[in-house]
Amino acid sequence: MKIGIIGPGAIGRLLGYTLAQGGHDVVLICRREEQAERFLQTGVTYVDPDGQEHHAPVQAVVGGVEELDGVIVTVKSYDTESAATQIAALHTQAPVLSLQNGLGNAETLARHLDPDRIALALTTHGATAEGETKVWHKGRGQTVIGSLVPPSTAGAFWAELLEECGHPAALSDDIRREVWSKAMVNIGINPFTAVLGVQNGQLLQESEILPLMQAAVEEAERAALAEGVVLQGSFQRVLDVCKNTAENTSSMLQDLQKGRRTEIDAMCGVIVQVAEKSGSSAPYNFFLKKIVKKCETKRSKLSSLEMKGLFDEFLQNN
Ligand SMILES: NC(=O)C1=CN([C@@H]2O[C@H](COP(=O)(O)OP(=O)(O)OC[C@H]3O[C@@H](n4cnc5c(N)ncnc54)[C@H](OP(=O)(O)O)[C@@H]3O)[C@@H](O)[C@H]2O)C=CC1
Ligand SMILES: CC(C)(CO)C(=O)C(=O)O
Repeated sequence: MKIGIIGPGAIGRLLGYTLAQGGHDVVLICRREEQAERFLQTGVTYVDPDGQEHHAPVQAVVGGVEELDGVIVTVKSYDTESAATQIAALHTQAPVLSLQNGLGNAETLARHLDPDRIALALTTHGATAEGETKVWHKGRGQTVIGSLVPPSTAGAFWAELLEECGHPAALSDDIRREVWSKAMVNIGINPFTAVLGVQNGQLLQESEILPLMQAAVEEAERAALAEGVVLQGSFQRVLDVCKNTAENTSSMLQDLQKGRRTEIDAMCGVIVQVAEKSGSSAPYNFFLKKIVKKCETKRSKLSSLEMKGLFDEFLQNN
């Protein structure tokens, strides 16, 4: 099959390598000419979790490509709109898979594309991009896939394709719930690690911060409920993930360390919007969004006492 991947960063390269190894024609859809040229010259370089380097040839283009059998979206959540517009212009009705974190990606894609074509995936694999064409597969994990609108066959199409290529993917009949559930974990961990500049496990030692994490997650659970998604026990899952990924530098902290924009809008930002839409408010998530945005521009970190102090001040004045 001929599969296009829009967003050839860490996850796009990981999937590109996996599908190419499985015998498929992979077309990486880039937004920079120089990157497309590098992929054409060298293919994708994949470094496995044991540090062994492998190569796979790929095609690469900037802009349009004809006759695709499927399209995978692996851009950051703030680029989903531009990816969706590009896919809509491809004049194909092929299935589309979003493998992204955050809330709102599916809704953005569905504004431009037939929802029956869309499947969503979540993964706990860890990948880091290096240079223009290399990806380090840092940790093996699990992938779950489901159709945005069951009983469409989009989810099964992608789960079977990846499975055949040696990337096991469980099929979910309620992927929307999985997306919200993962967002709870991201909301409970990412902004706090980012602002404090600590690894995930360190949050368990931060007695000033743990109640704020809990309040933000419970507020987000209420927003999920307003959207018809019933979630329970999310904060306990946050604590479990902190323990199980204790040495991880969260993606949001990595983004800040590299001076890049974060995905805070697709996490706390969506919670604030959903709360407002349902006539309520989400002050904890509002504050987290505001403070992470500040860190994006100022590139500074806070101590837990400073963060707690700012939180208290904010809550008193709002
Ligand atoms: N990395 C990981 O381990 C995991 C990531 N995720 C999620 O997967 C998603 C992707 O993450 P990740 O791969 O790490 O991100 P990266 O930043 O490494 O990759 C995103 C890529 O998208 C490209 N891009 C953006 N807009 C377009 C466009 N319109 N056309 C073509 N390319 C475009 C960027 O190009 P440019 O280089 O020009 O900026 C960049 O190469 C995120 O939502 C993330 O949260 C989920 C689980 C694990
Ligand atoms: C689960 C967690 C918090 C692991 O680091 C993650 O998904 C991220 O860093 O974005």
